[in-house]
Parts: sequence; structure tokens; C-alpha cells
Amino acid sequence: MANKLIDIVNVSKSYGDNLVLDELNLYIRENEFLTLLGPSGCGKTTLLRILGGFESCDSGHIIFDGKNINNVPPNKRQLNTVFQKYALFSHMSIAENIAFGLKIKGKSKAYINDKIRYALKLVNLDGYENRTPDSLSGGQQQRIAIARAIVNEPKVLLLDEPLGALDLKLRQDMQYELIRLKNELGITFIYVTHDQEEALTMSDTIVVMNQGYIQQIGTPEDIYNEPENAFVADFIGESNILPAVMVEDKLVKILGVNFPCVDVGFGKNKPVDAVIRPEDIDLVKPEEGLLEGVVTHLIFKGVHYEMEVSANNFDWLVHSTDMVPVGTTVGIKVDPFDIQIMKKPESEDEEAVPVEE
Ligand SMILES: Nc1ncnc2c1ncn2[C@@H]1O[C@H](COP(=O)(O)OP(=O)(O)OP(=O)(O)O)[C@@H](O)[C@H]1O
Repeated sequence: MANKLIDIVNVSKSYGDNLVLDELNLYIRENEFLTLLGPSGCGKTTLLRILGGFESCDSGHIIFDGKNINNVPPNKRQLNTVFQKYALFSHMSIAENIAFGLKIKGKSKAYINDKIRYALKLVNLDGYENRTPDSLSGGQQQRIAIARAIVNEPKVLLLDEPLGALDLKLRQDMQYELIRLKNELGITFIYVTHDQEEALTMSDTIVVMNQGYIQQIGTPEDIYNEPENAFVADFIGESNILPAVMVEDKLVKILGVNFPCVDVGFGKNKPVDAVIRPEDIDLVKPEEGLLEGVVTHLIFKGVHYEMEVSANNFDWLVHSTDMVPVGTTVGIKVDPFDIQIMKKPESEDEEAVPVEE
């Protein structure tokens, strides 16, 4: 495991009465691709701006390489930011844009020219030195913005929704490009997005945030397969989140029907949420399922069919490569390993609910 590079310790930030970050704790390792993921307004950008030095926190510490950098100005931090709006200077050539920060630092002409060549090669735009920003596509401008940041040789690149303005195909290409860049540079990327697919594709670690709190930290696989609460399950991918009661270890009652599962340690007769991904539901003959339902909606999605199955007063979302026509009576079957049990949020878990026999 790589060393800890940044330690965010008890960081809080409010704007007026609006508490945006509440005693947040997080560490980031050398060479990690860490993504802050969450809905609009959850505090991702604020945290990134605090790391970059563009915003100060009300309390807490940002420790970089063992030193507190709370009072270090942005240009003295070994972190460089790439914003969603590329903010290139339109009256300057690409070379001048990339050179801008280095000139201010008083670097020699030879050094700067070397760096420009190196950075343009890295972002696959060699030969673009004399073009102007408005003669480039959105994706190319974004690469230049990245080139401009990396010539400063930062230890960390902070990226705030850098692909937000690009169309889907270009976004996907740029995602692979960013992973390659990170590996070639061997530096840490801290990436902000509200796009869960982007986060799952690129990250070593995902930090899911909501309303200023961290909901879960984990690898993309952890976050997708083992969401810790209903918010994460709902935000990452699509899920059926079902009110349930844990009858005993490895047995959960969902909508009045007992389903074998693999989870233990939730206690007996405890109300829980059961999460089942739509692709993990098998539609079988009615007599072979644990419960019976009727297909009420069907949409072709390209790779799979998306269906809604009404069973025990719940609309189950099901993804399947097999088409089952609307109106068909089906059985619902789920592998015990594909049922994820989650504790109810505190307020909903006041008392154990007896299970009716
Ligand atoms: N300079 C500011 N002054 C007042 N309120 C602010 C300021 N910057 C951010 N906020 C508020 O702080 C909250 C968090 O904003 P932030 O930009 O960090 O969220 P975000 O998760 O990055 O959202 P988005 O994805 O929409 O950018 C929001 O309610 C926002 O309105």
C-alpha cells in the first residue's frame, strides 16, 4: 500500500447557516485515483477548493506530506486544479497558455519549451503549440487545461468535473485517457463528479458524499456490490430497496416471504433494508419462484431488457437479456449471495418488529 499523502482531519465548512462539510475525515494515498462522488450540492467542490487552497475551512486541518497546509496559498501548494470550465486564455496560443504559470515562476525559456513539448505529447496533442484555444474542440481544450496543470509537476491533480461539458462518446474516451495519464505521471488524482458511471470506471477509491457527510469509502466493487446504506445503494446503479425483517442469521423476510441470504449478525426479528440489483433477479416459472408476480412494463435497452414486475404490492425492477412480454405471470428468484442486507437508518430502527408466522 502506498503512503498516506493527504490527511483531511475534522474539516468543517459553513456558508452562513448552510453547513456544507461537517467534521469530515478522509485520507488520500500517493498515486491514488480518488473520486468524490455525490449529488449536486453535497459539498464535493467545496472540499476540492479547500484542498486547492481557494477556500479556507472553518475548523480542522489539511495535512499534506505530514505538514499542515491550512495557511499555504494555492500557488505554493503541490496541488494543481483542473476546472470544468477550461479557463484557457483565448488571446494566447496553446504554447503560451501552457507556459503561463512557468513564466510567472521565472523558469528559463529552454526549460519552458521542453515542458511544453513534454506536456503536449502526454496529452496526445504534439504540434498544437501555435493554435489558439478557440480553434480546438472541447475535448482538446480540456487536454490543454490538463497539460497546463501538469507542467508544474504537482504531486496531486485536483479535477473538478473536468469532463462535464463533453458529449458522451468523448467523455468515455477521455476517461481512459485520464487513467493512462495518471499511470504515466505516477501522481495522485482527486476527481470530483456526480456521475456514478464515471466514478466506477476510473477510480481506485470512491468516496460517496451526501449533504456534507461521507456515506461510504471503498473500491468501485465494494461500493457497487456492498453498499453500506440505502443512499449509496440508490445512488450507485439501480436497485430494488425493499423493507424487510431479518428473521434470523441467513434468513430475511421480504414483503412477507422468507428469502435465504448470507448475512449474519443483524439480530432476530430486526427491521432492515434488503437491496437487490435488477440484474440479480431471475424470472422463472411461477411455481419455481419464491414469489409470484406479473410483468407490467418492458423497455428494450440495447444490452438488456428492463422490466417492472408487480409482486406483493411492490414494483420490482428487473434487468434481463431474455424478453418476457407484459402480462406474463412469472416467479421471482434471487441467489442468496445477491441479497444485500443493510441496517435501517437509526430513526427507523427504534424497535424490533415481531415476525408474523
Ligand atoms: N461561495 C459560496 N457561497 C455560499 N454558498 C456556497 C458557496 N459555494 C458553495 N456554496 C453552497 O455550498 C453547498 C455545497 O456546494 P458545492 O459546490 O461544494 O457542492 P457540489 O457537491 O460540488 O455540487 P455540484 O456538483 O453542483 O458542483 C451548496 O449548497 C452551495 O450552494
